[in-house]
Amino acid sequence: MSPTITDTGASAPAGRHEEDPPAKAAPAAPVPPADAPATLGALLRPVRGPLGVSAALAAVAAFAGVVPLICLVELAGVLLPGVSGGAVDEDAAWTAAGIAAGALALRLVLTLAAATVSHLADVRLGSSVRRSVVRRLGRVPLGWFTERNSGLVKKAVQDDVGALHHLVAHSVTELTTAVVVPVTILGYLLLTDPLMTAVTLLPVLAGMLGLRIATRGTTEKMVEYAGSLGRLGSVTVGFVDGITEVKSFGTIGRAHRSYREAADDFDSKHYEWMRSSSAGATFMELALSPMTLLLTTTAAGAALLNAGWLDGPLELLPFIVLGLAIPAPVLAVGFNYHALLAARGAADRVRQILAEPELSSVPHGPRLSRAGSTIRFESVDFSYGETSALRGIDLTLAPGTMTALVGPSGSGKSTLAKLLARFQDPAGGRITVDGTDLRRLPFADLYEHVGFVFQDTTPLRMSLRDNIRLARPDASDEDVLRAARAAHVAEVIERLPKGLDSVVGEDATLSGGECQRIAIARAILADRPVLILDEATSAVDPDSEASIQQALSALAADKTVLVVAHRLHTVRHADTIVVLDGGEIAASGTHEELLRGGGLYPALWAAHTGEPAAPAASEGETPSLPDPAGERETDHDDRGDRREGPAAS
Ligand SMILES: Nc1ncnc2c1ncn2[C@@H]1O[C@H](COP(=O)(O)OP(=O)(O)OP(=O)(O)O)[C@@H](O)[C@H]1O
Repeated sequence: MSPTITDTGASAPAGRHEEDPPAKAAPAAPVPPADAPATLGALLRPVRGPLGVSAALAAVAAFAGVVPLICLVELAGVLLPGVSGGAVDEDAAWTAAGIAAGALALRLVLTLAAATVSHLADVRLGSSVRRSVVRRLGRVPLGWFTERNSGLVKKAVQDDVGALHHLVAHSVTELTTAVVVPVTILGYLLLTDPLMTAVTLLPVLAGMLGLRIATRGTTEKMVEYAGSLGRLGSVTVGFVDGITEVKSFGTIGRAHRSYREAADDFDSKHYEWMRSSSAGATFMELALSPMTLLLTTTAAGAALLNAGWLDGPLELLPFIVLGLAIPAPVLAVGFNYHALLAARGAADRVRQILAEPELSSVPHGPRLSRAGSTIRFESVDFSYGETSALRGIDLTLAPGTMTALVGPSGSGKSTLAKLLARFQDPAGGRITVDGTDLRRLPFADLYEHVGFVFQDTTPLRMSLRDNIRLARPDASDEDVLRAARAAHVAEVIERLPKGLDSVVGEDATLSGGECQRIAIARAILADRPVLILDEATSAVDPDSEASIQQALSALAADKTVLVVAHRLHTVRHADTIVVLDGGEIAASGTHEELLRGGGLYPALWAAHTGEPAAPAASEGETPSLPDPAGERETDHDDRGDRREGPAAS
């Protein structure tokens, strides 16, 4: 990958940051990698040599496979005069038999060698492509994954790479055999009798016409079929992911509709594909069947014998014996044509992934201080395709403060937080950490500096210990357990027979809240100077939430914290509350200032609490991360009951 921004910060002393002048901060759009294979040939380049060797071996093997049949014909010519009373040339007979046996053995050895070489090439290509795909997926914007579900990613990484198998391991040898066998046979037959050769060729030509009909327009149909298969896979994953909702509402609602539509679409595309090729395929099979070939050669041969064109029935033998050997390799290509097309389609999709634009990065950047950092959003714009999500965001997050993002659903809160974690880059403007554009920081440095806990968090399939110390692999068990205790997940770990060694998904099945607490423990242990919390305790029960918020408050004390808040009470004491509306900052200030200021925030607060807003009498309180326990008490004291409404999101 070639960085698009030059590294100019290597000489900056640690802890000091030269401000990037805004002029230098031209947005670096994700760039398509220069090494992406542009064609199928380029994708196969790493195994071009072995494939050439395999094709050469297959060609000699195919030729050697025809030789025994020619020997059989020659042997008949030597032996049959003996039957009719003439002297048998035993030497010639033994020579023919010997050559046939030798050719047969050679064919076996070379076929095995060709298959071995092509399969080794397949293994090599599969592993190199898989590595390239995984490397590329490691560099595409994190937002790429949120736009695709795991079904599509799995299809790309596993199924499509697997589908290359036929292309590499079988197609080259099959196609070589399908050319060499007929050409060798026809060459020999032409030397024997051109007219009978033409007759023998008729069913073969008819078979190839059938193949042409069977494959006409198949490429488009195949592409449609593969697309509908991909959609069905992705809808199925979504269906399974949301099985609870489907089961609860599916029978009375339309939960199954998208699945049914995808399944129907798949059925119809599959049917179309099969229908368009079945007539031609049947015709091909019929034309190339042994019965058709036998009938054609014997009927035409009999007519030519009667007409005196052939001297005797023995002259028919080469056409019957060798003619019957022509269809098999041609039919093999016909039968496997779909697999070949599927492999080509998969190769195209793999190429597309390898050409996915990746976020630009630099190998070295200015060293960031571990002390609190100032984050600035400067005129930041961002769109998802045509959908504008953020416009003209100017925002400063000061060290040691907590900034909360609130606003109606779809107002851009999560998008703004994810830009700071570089899930995507802004389309306009820039985000700086202590004056350095995020795009001028190596990814490793950025994630050393910025930690996050998002709403949907899934622990990795590894031990709980490794899950928690993901960012600090050398952390001791004592440190891991301290973080686990602070995140109120230690008792869950201690209950498990294998404790910290429990592998998620095998020894431990965690609830949503437990997963969230593992993520919080990880963030506590990672101890990053900048912390993004996207409703980090949404799946935690109220009692744990109170204690975890206390832990997070302690953690956040000297950090720069950005909190996405869907429940307003959790951020009431934030230093600054930023109200987003339709992708723009509608207002910002403390809770009290915003309540006094009128507009959207009091309305959100009123909807959240169920009561008309009034400025809270907590001016002068030390800002800290929310303390829901305290909040609840206050809320109960102030208003009696609290309604946990969906007001803010
Ligand atoms: N992956 C995506 N592709 C297309 N549009 C998106 C995507 N993610 C978000 N959006 C759109 O961008 C806008 C901002 O979404 P975002 O999730 O940032 O809002 P939010 O305030 O966090 O919403 P919520 O409170 O419901 O989580 C919305 O209009 C949303 O529909």
